[in-house]
Amino acid sequence: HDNAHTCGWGLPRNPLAHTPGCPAPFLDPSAPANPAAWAPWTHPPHCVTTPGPLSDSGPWCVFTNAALPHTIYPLGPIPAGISIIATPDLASSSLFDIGTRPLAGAFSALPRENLSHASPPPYEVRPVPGKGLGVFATRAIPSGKVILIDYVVLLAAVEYPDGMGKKQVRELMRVGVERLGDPQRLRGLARGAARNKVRGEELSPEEELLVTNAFELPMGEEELRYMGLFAELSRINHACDPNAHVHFSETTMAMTIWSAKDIQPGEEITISYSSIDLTSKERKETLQDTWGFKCSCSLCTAPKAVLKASDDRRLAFRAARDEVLQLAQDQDFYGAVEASKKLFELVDKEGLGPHLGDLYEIPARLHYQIGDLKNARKYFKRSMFEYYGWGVPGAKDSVSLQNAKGILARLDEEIAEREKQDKQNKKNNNKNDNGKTKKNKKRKPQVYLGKKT
Ligand SMILES: C[S@@+](CC[C@H](N)C(=O)[O-])C[C@H]1O[C@@H](n2cnc3c(N)ncnc32)[C@H](O)[C@@H]1O
Repeated sequence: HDNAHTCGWGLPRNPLAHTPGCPAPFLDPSAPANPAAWAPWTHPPHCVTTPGPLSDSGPWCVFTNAALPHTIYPLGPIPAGISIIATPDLASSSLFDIGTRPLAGAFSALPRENLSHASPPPYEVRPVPGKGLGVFATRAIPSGKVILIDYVVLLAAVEYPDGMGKKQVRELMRVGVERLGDPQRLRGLARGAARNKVRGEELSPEEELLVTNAFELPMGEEELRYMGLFAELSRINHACDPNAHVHFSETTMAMTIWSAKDIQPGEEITISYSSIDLTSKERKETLQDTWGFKCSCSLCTAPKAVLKASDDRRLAFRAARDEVLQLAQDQDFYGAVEASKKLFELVDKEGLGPHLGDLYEIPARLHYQIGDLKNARKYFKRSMFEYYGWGVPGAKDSVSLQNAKGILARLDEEIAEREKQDKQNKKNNNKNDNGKTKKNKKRKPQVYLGKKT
């Protein structure tokens, strides 16, 4: 078959990343019905037909690779698999080049201590009053340690076309879960929340599973929204003042969870399902609307005065952040540095620091602008630590990391150069007969660091 030759069917690599002009083999009726033609998927894509007209992007299908290993401590690598609900175009983008997805081994390069493979595990799952199950520390976990790395098992593009009905959405979800390594275990995750109605509607078991557990993940250049289901971290409850932080890496399709505070043995490990800077009212609405539960975390159940103090700090934080950015935009860098001091006081008071890794680049750049290289360096180091925490640096994540590394290297050079100059100036001054010290010329930074994009 000509197409089989030119279009690369049967090769044990991603045939969906096909040569232009070649049909995706499974959509071509003449394509051979053999597993090699579906690679890297272990099942033929299951597509639904819709009554209404669809966009040019093609039908919606579920693509499954049920053999993809998934490392869940303490089970080790198990074939959990991955199902992706998308159009062939989306599924064949390099984003889903799952054949090259680095697995847990790659995480050994993390500068954070990685407890996700520790023996015995640093956590256990047990019931928690009013919340179903929860995850509890089995030993002390100091701040900044990786607790768990969990790979996505079901990814569903959120923007289904208008022509697609509930029936088809449910069919794709059902097949996607059914074909995975352990569908029973996954369906069991839905029960924990004891919830089967959203806006008065009955939900299918898979819809319930996603409503109670899926994270929204903007992915790809266009930041298209996906729902992502994770088997292991789905037992971690939400807290508005969490002791752990989550970050999703597109490169690895893994969620990394690290301790944002020192966690005591027996303490529940919690993450935030909503943005960290929301006020209690805003959080309540988000949790109710998108997750469908009423939050009973320690902050939400705290005395009114405590909750109000927290709200005030979060509002003040938002105002301070806006002020810093405005001053920086107006090129008032000294003013912005002053304002950023206030900002970070608030961040520390509310314990938000570990959740706001990107933020540290702001004072780093501001201090650079006013020629305070040492403080610029301090903040860049901090922001780099946060970037590293994101998991395996690669593809998109690594851009921020590489930038920060480059800037740090230049800062080191400049600091060394300045010290050399200072020494030289001192020598020259000592040579001055009357001992009067000449004022050094005001230094200007040599490197323009550019705006954060
Ligand atoms: C991702 S699951 C977490 C694990 C779940 N508790 C279980 O038993 O499987 C999310 C569900 O847990 C419950 N939950 C999580 N955090 C909560 C909180 N702060 N307050 C009340 N319920 C919570 C809600 O029912 C929510 O829909």
